Amino acid sequence: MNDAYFKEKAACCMTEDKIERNLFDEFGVKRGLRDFNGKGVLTGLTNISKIESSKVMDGKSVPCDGKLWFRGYEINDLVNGIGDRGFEEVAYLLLMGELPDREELDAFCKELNELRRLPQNFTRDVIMKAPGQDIMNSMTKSVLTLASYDDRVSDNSVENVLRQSMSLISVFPMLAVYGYHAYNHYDLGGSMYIHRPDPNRSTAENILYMLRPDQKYTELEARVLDTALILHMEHGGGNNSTFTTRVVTSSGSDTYSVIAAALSSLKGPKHGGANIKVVRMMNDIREHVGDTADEGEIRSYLEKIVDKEAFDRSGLIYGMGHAVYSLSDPRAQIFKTFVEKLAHEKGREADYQLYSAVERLAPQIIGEKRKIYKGVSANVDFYSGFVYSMLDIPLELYTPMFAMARIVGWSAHRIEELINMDKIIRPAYKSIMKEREYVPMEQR
Ligand SMILES: CC(=O)SCCNC(=O)CCNC(=O)[C@H](O)C(C)(C)COP(=O)(O)OP(=O)(O)OC[C@H]1O[C@@H](n2cnc3c(N)ncnc32)[C@H](O)[C@@H]1OP(=O)(O)O
Ligand SMILES: O=C([O-])CC(=O)C(=O)O
Repeated sequence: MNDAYFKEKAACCMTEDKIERNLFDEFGVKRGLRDFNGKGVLTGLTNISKIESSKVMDGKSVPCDGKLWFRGYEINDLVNGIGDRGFEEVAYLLLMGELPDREELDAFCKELNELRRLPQNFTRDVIMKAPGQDIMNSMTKSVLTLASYDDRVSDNSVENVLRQSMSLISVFPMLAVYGYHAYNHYDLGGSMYIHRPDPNRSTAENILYMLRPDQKYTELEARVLDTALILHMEHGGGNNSTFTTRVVTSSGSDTYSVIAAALSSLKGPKHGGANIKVVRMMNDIREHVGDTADEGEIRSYLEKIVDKEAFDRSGLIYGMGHAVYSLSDPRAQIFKTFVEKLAHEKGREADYQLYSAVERLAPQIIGEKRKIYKGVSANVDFYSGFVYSMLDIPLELYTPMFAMARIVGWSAHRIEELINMDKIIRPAYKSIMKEREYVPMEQR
């Protein structure tokens, strides 16, 4: 590979592809499909969830604490109200639109358990082939390969898409956990163990059961994981991976291709991939800040991160900020309520103090150094990685955990798109290109 070639040609791309910022304003282009104050361009209607981040007072929109509803039910009420199969209960709600009664929940769990199996030798022939640290890529590969085992792959009837969706929801924990075990064995030299899921356990329990060598977990651990999954399940039609789901669905593509595209979107560090980044950033802070109890030292280091002088030099404090929320993300608030308790039980109080300090300081620093219209606060991913680390879940599985939950939201949105929209999503790009006469090779 000739590095110099790519360096030189990248410089060409930088020059040829550069579009002056002022042109976006001149042509009224909403960068990131967002207004100048960060509000998303209205692109659809949905009945699946609702997000509130501002209120109208005296005719003016003012930021407020974030609120989230799934199918009409507030997230706090769901988290507090659900039983020991919370993931299944909320998945049913999101997919079917109503809370299940006991009989409906039992039948739903039975279906999920029956669907929780992979084709023969799939683990050996697909998941263990070319394993790698990026489990999201491994899952995407597996999802696309599963398409070739489905006789009705391209049948986009609601009935068939629901079957395909429930099947993928069921096997996602296996694709992720086995993908990790393959990586742990082949790349990290660890022992290989593939535990089959137990049909009598919930999704959250099965994740821990398949992941741990001794298959053991406590009730509290399963409950915490179940709650974490619910918090990640759904977030409107506009988030990057759900919008991707909508866009690819609108072209008439099949369920496997749509979910592969959604996974590819989710893994980005500005979206679901942020949970891995948060934990890496916290480790980096611990490494570089002499006294992590000294807020002054933490502040200076966070300033360096925002100034692109430290950590991954992206200028981002991961786990902070949100495209919609301003003052608070209700899911981060819920996480925080049990993070403190869990940290105390696991002897991780010092880590908890550091997280709390970053949560307090980061919005001030980002506010000082960036143009913030709506305010910045901790998002769902700020505490999630910390929670997973306390459950001894390996770092490589943090974004896959998000995917195991969000696939429910993607599926609900895919079905809503199929039922209501028969128009391909196709926004416009204003061309600023100049036409040119073709120049024959000898004259260039
Ligand atoms: C599940 C989820 O997807 S939740 C989000 C997970 N992502 C992260 O935690 C990554 C860190 N956060 C971010 O990158 C952003 O806050 C996003 C992508 C989530 C939202 O981005 P936006 O909607 O553009 O945020 P917003 O409009 O509030 O940003 C305003 C300014 O603040 C900056 N800003 C926002 N969040 C941060 C942050 N965490 N660190 C540093 N600067 C930030 C933006 O870069 C922007 O500055 P600019 O105009 O100079 O480019
Ligand atoms: O809504 C967004 O932009 C990001 C997202 O998916 C979430 O917060 O869960």
